[in-house]
Amino acid sequence: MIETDLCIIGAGSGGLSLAAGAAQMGARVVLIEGAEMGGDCLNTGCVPSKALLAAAKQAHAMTTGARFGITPVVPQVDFAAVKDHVARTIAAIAPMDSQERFEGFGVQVIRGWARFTSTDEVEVGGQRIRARRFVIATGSVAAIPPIAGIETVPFLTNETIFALHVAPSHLIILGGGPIGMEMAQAHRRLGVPVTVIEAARALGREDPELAALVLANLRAEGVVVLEDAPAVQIAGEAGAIAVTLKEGRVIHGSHLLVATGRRVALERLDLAAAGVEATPRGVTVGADLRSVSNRRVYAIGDAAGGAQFTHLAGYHAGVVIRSILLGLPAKAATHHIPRVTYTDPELAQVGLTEAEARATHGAALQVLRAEFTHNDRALAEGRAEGLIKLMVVKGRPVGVSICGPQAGELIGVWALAIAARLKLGAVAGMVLPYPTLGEVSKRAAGAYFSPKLFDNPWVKRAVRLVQRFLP
Ligand SMILES: Cc1cc2nc3c(=O)[nH]c(=O)nc-3n(C[C@H](O)[C@H](O)[C@H](O)COP(=O)(O)OP(=O)(O)OC[C@H]3O[C@@H](n4cnc5c(N)ncnc54)[C@H](O)[C@@H]3O)c2cc1C
Ligand SMILES: NC(=O)c1ccc[n+]([C@@H]2O[C@H](COP(=O)([O-])OP(=O)(O)OC[C@H]3O[C@@H](n4cnc5c(N)ncnc54)[C@H](O)[C@@H]3O)[C@@H](O)[C@H]2O)c1
Repeated sequence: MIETDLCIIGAGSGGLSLAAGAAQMGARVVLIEGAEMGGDCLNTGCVPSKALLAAAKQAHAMTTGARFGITPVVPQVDFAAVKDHVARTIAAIAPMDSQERFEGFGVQVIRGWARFTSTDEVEVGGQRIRARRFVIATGSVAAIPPIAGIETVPFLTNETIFALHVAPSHLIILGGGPIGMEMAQAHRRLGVPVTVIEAARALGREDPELAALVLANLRAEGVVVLEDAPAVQIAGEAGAIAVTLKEGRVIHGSHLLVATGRRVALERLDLAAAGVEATPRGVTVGADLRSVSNRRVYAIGDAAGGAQFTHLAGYHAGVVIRSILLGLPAKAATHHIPRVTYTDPELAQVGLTEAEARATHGAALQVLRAEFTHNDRALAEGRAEGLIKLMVVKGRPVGVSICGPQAGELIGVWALAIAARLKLGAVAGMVLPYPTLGEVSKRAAGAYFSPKLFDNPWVKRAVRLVQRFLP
C-alpha cells in the first residue's frame, strides 16, 4: 500500500501541471497514467494538429505568391514526410512531459489504468494507493454519434488520423467544430479533397459574423462544408465510405474522420466505489473543482465538465493547488479563458460573444469594431481580411472576438485586460511598435474614446480657450 498526500489520475495537460507544481512545493505526489505521458494535447490533439497545420501553411504559401510577384507552383506534398514532421514535433516536446522529468521532481509515476476501490483508495495494476486528496485529470475521448452503420465502417478519430501516412483520396469529416475545421483546412492545403458534414452550423459556438469569415475562406480554398446536413446512414469499407444525408444525398469518400465532440474519460474509474457523482458531461464539481459528493476528490481539465482546452486544464491545476496544498479557498472562473481555432484566418474569443453580451447586459452594451483593412501591417502582408469586435460595458471589455491573421496571438492582451479588469483606456493608451497587427486592438479600443474626444463641442471650446491664452 502506498500512502501519499496527493494522487493524480491522468498525466495530461492538467495532471502534469498539477504534479509538477505540487511536488516542487513539497507534497508527496503519485501520478498515474494508463497510456502515453502528455495525454491528448501532446500525442493526439493540440501538438500534432498544429504541426499538421504548419505544414499545410507552407504548402499553401507556394500556391498564393502571385500577388507578391512570386509565381505560384503546385507543391509536391510527401504526405508521409509531413507526418514525420508531426511525429518529430511530438518527440521534441515529449521530454517535457516524460516520466523521467517528473520523477526528477520527486513525483512517483505509476503506469497503468487506475480505478477507485473505496472513497480514499485507488488500485492500479495490483498496487493500492491511499491518499489525502485525489484529482481526476483523465481527459476525454472522441464521442462517436449513434448514426446507423457507423460501427460497420473503419473511421478515423484524433487518435488515429495523425498516424495516417498515405493521403486520403477524399476525406469526409463528420462535425464542423474546431477539430473538424482545423483538420479540413490542413488536409485541403495538403492536396486532399475534403467534405465536412455538419449537422447544425459549422463553428456554431463562435460569433456568426466571424465564423462566416473563416468558412468563406475555407470554401474559397476548396473545402466543401455542408451545414444543416445531419448524416443518417454510413456504409462502405476501407477506402470507399458512403455517408447518406437526411435530405437523401450520398457523399462518397475514401476516409471518414469523426469529430463530433468529446466524451469525458471516466468509465475506467469506477466512480461509484468512491461515491463520486458524475454526469455524461463530467465529474459533478463546484466552482472549487471539488466533487460535491466526496470531498477528498477533485476534477480538473476536460474531466471537470466545462470547456476543453489545455490552458484551461493548466489553470485548473493552479486553482486546486491553492486549495489542496495551502488549504486556501479557490474558485475557477471562466470569464477570462480565451479560445482559438487555428484555421487561417484564426478565430479567437475571450469573454462574451456579442450575442452573449447582449443577452447579459442589454442596452448597457457597446460594440466597437475595427477591420484589418485599416492595419498597415496586414496590408503589407497581403492579409487585410479580418475583424475585431469589442464588447464593452461601462468602459471595460466584457468580451472580445477576433478573426484574422494571428488572432490567437492578438487575443492575449485582451485575456489580460479582462482577467485584470482593466479599463479600455489601458489598451487605447498602450504604445505599440509600428507596424504591427496588434495595432488593430488599439484602434478598436480607441474607437471608444474618439467620439468623446473628437465629436464633443465642450472639448473643442476648451481647446480654443486654452489656445487663446498660450504664449
Ligand atoms: C485534435 C485536437 C486538437 C486540440 N487542439 C487544442 C488546442 O489547439 N488548444 C487547446 O487548448 N486545446 C486543444 N485541444 C483540447 C486539449 O487537448 C484538451 O482540452 C486537453 O488535453 C485536456 O487536458 P486533460 O489534462 O484534461 O486531459 P488529457 O490531456 O487528455 O490527459 C488525460 C490523461 O488521462 C489518462 N487516463 C484516462 N483515464 C485514466 C485512468 N483511469 N487511469 C490512468 N490514466 C488515465 C489518459 O490516458 C490521458 O493521458 C485539442 C483536442 C483535440 C482532440
Ligand atoms: N484550437 C483549439 O483550441 C481546439 C482544437 C480542437 C479541439 N479543441 C477542443 O476539443 C473539443 C472538441 O472538438 P470537436 O470539434 O470534436 O467538438 P465540438 O463539440 O466543438 O464540435 C462538434 C461539431 O460536430 C457537430 N455534430 C455533432 N454530431 C454530429 C453528427 N452526428 N453529424 C454531424 N455533425 C455533428 C456539432 O454540431 C458541432 O458543430 C472542442 O470543444 C475544443 O474544446 C480545441
